[in-house]
Amino acid sequence: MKYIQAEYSGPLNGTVQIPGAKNSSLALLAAACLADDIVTLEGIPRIDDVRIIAEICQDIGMEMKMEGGSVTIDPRWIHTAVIDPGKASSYRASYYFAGALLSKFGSVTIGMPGGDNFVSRPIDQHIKAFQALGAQVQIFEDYYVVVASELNGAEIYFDTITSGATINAMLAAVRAKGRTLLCNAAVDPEVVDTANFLNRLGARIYGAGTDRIRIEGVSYLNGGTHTVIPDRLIAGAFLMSAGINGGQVTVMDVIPEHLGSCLYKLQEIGIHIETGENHITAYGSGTLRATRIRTGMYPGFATDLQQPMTALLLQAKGKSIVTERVYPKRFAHVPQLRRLGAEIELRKESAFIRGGLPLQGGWVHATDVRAGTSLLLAGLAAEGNTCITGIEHIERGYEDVIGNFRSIGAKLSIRELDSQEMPDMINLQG
Ligand SMILES: CC(=O)N[C@H]1[C@@H](OP(=O)(O)OP(=O)(O)OC[C@H]2O[C@@H](n3ccc(=O)[nH]c3=O)[C@H](O)[C@@H]2O)O[C@H](CO)[C@@H](O)[C@@H]1O
Ligand SMILES: C=C(OP(=O)(O)O)C(=O)O
Repeated sequence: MKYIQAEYSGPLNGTVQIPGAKNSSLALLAAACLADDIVTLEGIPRIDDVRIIAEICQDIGMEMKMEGGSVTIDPRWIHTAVIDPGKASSYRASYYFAGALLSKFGSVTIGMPGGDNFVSRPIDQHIKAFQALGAQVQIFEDYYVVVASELNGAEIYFDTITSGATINAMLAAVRAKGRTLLCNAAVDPEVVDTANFLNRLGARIYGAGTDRIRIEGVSYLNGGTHTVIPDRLIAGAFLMSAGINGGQVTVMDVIPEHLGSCLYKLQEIGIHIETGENHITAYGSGTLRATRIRTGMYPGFATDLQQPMTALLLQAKGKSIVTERVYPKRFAHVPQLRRLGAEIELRKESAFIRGGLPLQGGWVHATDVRAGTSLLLAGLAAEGNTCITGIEHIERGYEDVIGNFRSIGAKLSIRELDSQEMPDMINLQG
């Protein structure tokens, strides 16, 4: 089994090119099913979730070729809308194939979504949207079936703001008859990116980026080319890394507006930020102030940045409070950080952090992709070696996390566990 070894690294300095966004890419790759001709997507990251999508595409007859960051997809020969449940369940956003294949073929059989486990990740709003458009949904133990003899536009009110269900409803409605209105829609950049892509193919989606999206159904979508937006979550984590031991980190090829709330909070804790048209530089002075963070849906502070931010706040003297409003149980990184000496108390949906204490390396386990980033950042600040297992979770979201962090001076390496140093894995993951 492989693990990452992190060592105290001192100030990080340098520039990182930010890849295309995982969460947008997963939506765009499924959305490509909807086209009636060849589609090219630029900037898709080479991550494990994308590799699973490539397998699903092959299984259903959708030809997908990856060359560098360019992915060419031919959706004209899809011969089945039945997706292997194991593959669908090995990442979260497989639910986008449900919306897209339903829209194009009127039926889909697919495994339950997997991905990071935050105790509760319902898909009731996805189902509500499919049903409103005229589909029947049957749920079985590890898969679900969605069928519609015809999809008709409808007015859909989301009971909670969800980026996944907003995108999925858009995918399902794009070829439905008539007009669909999505109310209380998510305004995330990934929603806008998916709408822009579909509109480029000839869809008629209006208002993406506001909480009211109107979709006029079309019966044909062309092929076309689209470039995925940069990954704001990876960019945010690298900017935070400048604060870990002081340092100066520039993220290139980003859309600074996508990082608004993150930049405000970094400045609040004492990290100086300079923003250009497509890059941001963070300057850490080595001294951070404690703060209070509440996560929220975009444009609020992203839940995906909560975990790396928790690690950063361990370096801020005093008491910080992090409240998780999107996934109240997204704190699996906390017991792991405690193994390194962090003093964090969990009460309901909040973490109370006593920052400014020294961290000591040790064995920790990454339970999900951003928990991995959190542990990695903490490991760079801890004395001695921090050994992080669960790399497979990190690789779901990062193309070359080690290479990127090393390029700015982080002392990281990938190692193979030998039986003598094997930690008690059961206790580690608990
Ligand atoms: C693959 C992908 O894009 N993953 C992202 C996506 O996840 P995901 O698509 O799962 O998250 P959503 O935006 O849908 O979830 C937002 C909130 O809505 C709730 N909800 C969601 C759907 C539903 O049917 N019912 C419901 O109650 C969720 O429990 C959560 O509290 O957005 C999250 C919130 O920004 C991010 O952390 C994930 O990285
Ligand atoms: C939660 C995440 O991923 P997923 O929704 O794919 O599990 C994430 O990217 O932080």
